[in-house]
Amino acid sequence: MSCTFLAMSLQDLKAVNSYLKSCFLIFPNYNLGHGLMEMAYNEYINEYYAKIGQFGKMKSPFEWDIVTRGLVAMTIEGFVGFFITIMCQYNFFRKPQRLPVSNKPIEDDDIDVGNERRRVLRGDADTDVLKIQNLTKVYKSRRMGRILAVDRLCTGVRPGECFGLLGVNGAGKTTTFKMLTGDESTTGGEAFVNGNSILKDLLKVQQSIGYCPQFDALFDELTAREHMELYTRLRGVPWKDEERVINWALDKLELTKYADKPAGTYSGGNKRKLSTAIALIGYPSLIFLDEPTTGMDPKARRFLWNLILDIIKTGRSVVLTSHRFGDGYMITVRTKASLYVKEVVRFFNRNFPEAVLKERHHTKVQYQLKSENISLAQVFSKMEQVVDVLGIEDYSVSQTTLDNVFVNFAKKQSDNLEQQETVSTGSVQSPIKRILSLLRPRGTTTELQALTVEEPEELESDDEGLISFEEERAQLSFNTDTLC
Ligand SMILES: Nc1ncnc2c1ncn2[C@@H]1O[C@H](COP(=O)(O)OP(=O)(O)OP(=O)(O)O)[C@@H](O)[C@H]1O
Repeated sequence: MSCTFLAMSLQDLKAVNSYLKSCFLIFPNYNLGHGLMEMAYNEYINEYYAKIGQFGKMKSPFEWDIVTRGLVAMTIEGFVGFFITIMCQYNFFRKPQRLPVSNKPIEDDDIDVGNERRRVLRGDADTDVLKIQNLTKVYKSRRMGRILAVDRLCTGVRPGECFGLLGVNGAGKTTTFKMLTGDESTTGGEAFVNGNSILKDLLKVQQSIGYCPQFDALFDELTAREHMELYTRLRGVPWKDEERVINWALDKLELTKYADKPAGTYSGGNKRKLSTAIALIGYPSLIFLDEPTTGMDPKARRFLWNLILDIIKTGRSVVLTSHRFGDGYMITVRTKASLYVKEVVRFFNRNFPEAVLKERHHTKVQYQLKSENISLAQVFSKMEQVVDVLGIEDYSVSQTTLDNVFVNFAKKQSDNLEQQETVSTGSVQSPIKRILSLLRPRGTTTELQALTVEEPEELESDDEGLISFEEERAQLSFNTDTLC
């Protein structure tokens, strides 16, 4: 705009000015700025002509050269931009590459994962709310080449089930969600939501799902109520029900107090709550929650788990990823010398008989303890009494997280892999193969059991220098009580 303004004032550059003005018409912000400037200038000149009585020379602001040209250009650009967006949405310019996927069993699958794969491929998961069959995603990147983000994922989620998707960073959890919601194309495989294919009936799929993405997709300037209004309309909630639905969602997520404040001013936890509320709009039968508890305080987390319980009680299903999960503590103790470790183990066996030994290095032991048995204050009180007596260098108490569960599981798996590698030469393993899933309600089990373990009575001193983990078969299971 400055170029055209400067060029306008110089006689020799008039042609350049006119040429630039035509070229810059493709920029909507130029049209807006230039149009406003021309209008103001025209108004000023009109005032002058009015004062000297030359009314015939006055120009309307809507003359072609003043604002109409810019308005027409912006209208055309709006339509063109809209069509380009639609074409991109439907992959008109670049058809996503599809690859055939083998139905053969994957050799190094975990037992549960292998069983689930067979169940899905047999067709036993056909009535599930969500059926994922060999879903595969390969990203192509100029710098990194081909990245296998999701490798032949097979699983089913039944009605009224809360399914946990667990994996290390980069395992492909978010990519899986993105493929299921239609954000990303699939490279291979297929998935069905309520029997509708994500490849053929994406619109129907999108109508049945709610999605809380990993990073809040919120508008800082809009309030929670305005967000709700936007999404109730996008989801086709009838006008007469709109207010009731909005108030229900705000109330359900305890956001009523902040309903009329801009989302940009919310804490991280309240932003996650708002994103979750948006995912609930329209009563979807399947809800994806990608790290819903990030940034939430313990009370809000507990509240969210209760909410998930309410959701699955209504027969709807939830698929979630979360790093925070357990309802216990991890107590890590580091001793001044390895000879004290035995004493620490004795102390735990005597004072915390229900504690589960998770790890033992030569000067470090880690125990998992359920929080319902003991309060945090009692843990600290008991530990403080023996810090000096047991030669404890330092200790920490933290909440059990899904990470702890995963790390234990991954360690167990890597041990198994190492054993297998001695038999067969190493084949490349995709990260998704390490996804731990299958968090299902089972019988009357009431706790999240990362690994079931026979607690050793006493550890021999010749264990020093070794890392010891639980020896029982690794299993992840919970029922709905775990969540609250
Ligand atoms: N747009 C992209 N282009 C190229 N590679 C990608 C793209 N998105 C993800 N990836 C790669 O795909 C793999 C899986 O990523 P994804 O984000 O799905 O993992 P994740 O399990 O959700 O991890 P996190 O918990 O850190 O989000 C990673 O190796 C990542 O680098």
